Amino acid sequence: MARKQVIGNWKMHGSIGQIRSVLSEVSRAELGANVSVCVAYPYLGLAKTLLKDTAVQVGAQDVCEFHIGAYTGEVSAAMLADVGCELVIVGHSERRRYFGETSETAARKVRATLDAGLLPVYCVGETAEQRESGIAHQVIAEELQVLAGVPTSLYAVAYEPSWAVGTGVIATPEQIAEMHAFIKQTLDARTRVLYGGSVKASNTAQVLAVDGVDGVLVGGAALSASEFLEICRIAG
Ligand SMILES: O=C[C@H](O)COP(=O)(O)O
Repeated sequence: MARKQVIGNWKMHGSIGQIRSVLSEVSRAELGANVSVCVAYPYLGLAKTLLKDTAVQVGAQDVCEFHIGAYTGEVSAAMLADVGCELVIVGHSERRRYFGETSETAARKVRATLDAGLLPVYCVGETAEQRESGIAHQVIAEELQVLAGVPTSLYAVAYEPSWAVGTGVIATPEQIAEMHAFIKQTLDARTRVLYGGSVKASNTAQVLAVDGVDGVLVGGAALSASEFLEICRIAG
């Protein structure tokens, strides 16, 4: 199996002690640039320091849609680049669900991320209700419009059905294959598409074996060094 991408999304978890403990282990594992960790803003500098002698990339979980100015509480893409980030998760389902983020906002965040020379990892996915009512493809096609006109080499897409995020219920290989094929058909066959939603070490091999899966976006399982390193080992 060719080497696949692994992105760990720590979400709003962690502390100096916990991040130091997990990323110190990650730094000793001789991982490649196919592995990234996205920690909360206050810990980005710490993550960069701990991983400085490795190829592992550090990313943010969100970014401001504006470039600079009086936007209290926000963090710009240029600031993320300045502290050494290489990628940014944009449009995560938790941003959409809890903070009212729309695809229009996400489109501006993708643009801001690209302008700073960083890789946007743009998240799409349907809710359980949308899948049950047969509109999952329509929802995802609308979310993908954000990427219209952007060269496919400049971004990655993460397919994360929100019913699988943090629930322990992973999408079936058939559901994953079908939606990844749809995303590549809608954008470009060369688009890197990652799967996210209840990925753990015990199901990683099965997910990565699915046609059209170029990597995984891992939430909860990234908080444990042993679990995350096992996922990275399986990814190659
Ligand atoms: O960004 C990561 C995804 O939301 C998946 O989270 P999870 O692995 O905890 O289900």
